[in-house]
Amino acid sequence: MAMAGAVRCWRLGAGPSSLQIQALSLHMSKTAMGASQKDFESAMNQVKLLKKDPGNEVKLKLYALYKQTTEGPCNTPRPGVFDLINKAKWDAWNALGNLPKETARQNYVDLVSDLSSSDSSSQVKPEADRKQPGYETLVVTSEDSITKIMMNRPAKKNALTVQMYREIMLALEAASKDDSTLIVLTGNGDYYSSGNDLMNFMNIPPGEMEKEAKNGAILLRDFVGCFIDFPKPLVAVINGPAVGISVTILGLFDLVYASDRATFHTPFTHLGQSPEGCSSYTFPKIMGQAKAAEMLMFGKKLTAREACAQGLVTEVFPDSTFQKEVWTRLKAYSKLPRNALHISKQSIRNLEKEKLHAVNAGENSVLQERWLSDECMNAVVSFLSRKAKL
Ligand SMILES: CCCCC/C=C/CC(=O)SCCNC(=O)CCNC(=O)[C@H](O)C(C)(C)COP(=O)(O)OP(=O)(O)OC[C@H]1O[C@@H](n2cnc3c(N)ncnc32)[C@H](O)[C@@H]1OP(=O)(O)O
Repeated sequence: MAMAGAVRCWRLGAGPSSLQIQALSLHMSKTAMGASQKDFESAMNQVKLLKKDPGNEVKLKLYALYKQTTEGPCNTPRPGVFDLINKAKWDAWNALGNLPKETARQNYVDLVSDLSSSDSSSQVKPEADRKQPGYETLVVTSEDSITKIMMNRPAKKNALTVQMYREIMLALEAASKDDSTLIVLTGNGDYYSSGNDLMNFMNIPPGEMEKEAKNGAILLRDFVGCFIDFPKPLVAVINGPAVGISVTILGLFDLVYASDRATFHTPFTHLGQSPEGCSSYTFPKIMGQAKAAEMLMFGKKLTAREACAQGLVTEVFPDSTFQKEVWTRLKAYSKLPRNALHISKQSIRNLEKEKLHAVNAGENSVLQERWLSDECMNAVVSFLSRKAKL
């Protein structure tokens, strides 16, 4: 809503200390002797420096006080019923009745002083300060109503250790309760994720195999369950190749943005394993039976453009502009009405929740058996001995 004079623009400007100083000096002048014309002009300039948009209700109040101060009571005809913006502005001004110009000026200065104080205290902190503590395998940050969960084992291609599964679940749990609008999962480095860390299958004492397979299936059930039940929009920002479980759970995301460098690979049969992440249900639904079979059964690796053509990926961006384009898009989406967005997500998901949990349970009990198979053990040993052969 554009409001001439009083609230013309909200742009980046003075740093926090200068904002605080100006807010303080405005506050001191108003309490001492009432706001002067100079205070009023200074407040008008101050409004232009606010970093945070104060919202339409406050802008209307500022507009009304500005008009009352500069022109006195409203005596122009009320705009027509379809001229919604001018009618709202007129109503706000008219509501001030015969408020004296000096009082309106004082109220304007007071309001700007309050806005400046809260604006300076809510200014964006540097990245290091925004980083949430307590995670070893992730970097979790919140900014612009977006919580970003970044897998952070770049040297291991963001392979998912048991600790990482647990930390992702904790981060999702926290994000479901924070004041964010969107949640993003992404990877640090050249890979999005190389899937399950194959070391998870190693160093298990011989007598403990069955117990460990059972524990693994429980962990996987809970991990995938978090994605099924997650109440807010989930966005995958696929910065590079994705393998295994990092691909299959994409069927549970709401948006999947990929760099054109990304690939999508689910080599389950090669590893003696079977699909998880509800992909045995979501992939045929997304891309049709034949294409899903080629990926999940025969391990066909898709390029980002192929994955987009098959509906697994929402949109592909050139790698050179990937981060910039995606984050601009997400920042715009994060300003959408939060409750409406969350309710829409939940309405869509609720139709499928029961089915997805049943699929998750079924996939995990099959996998629990697979992990004990020779086919699986041989594939893991073959991967781990690969370097020794070189
Ligand atoms: C609780 C249990 C839940 C189980 C859920 C089940 C999920 C199923 C899956 O996710 S199946 C998919 C499993 N993933 C893979 O099979 C991928 C294995 N990795 C590779 O094939 C390759 O590493 C690569 C293609 C991802 C990358 O190859 P590249 O040659 O570019 O790089 P390196 O191989 O040298 O990798 C760098 C270091 O990272 C280690 N690493 C990479 N991925 C994994 C992995 N998934 N598990 C364990 N380690 C991995 C790799 O060993 C190198 O380590 P090093 O530097 O110490 O040598």
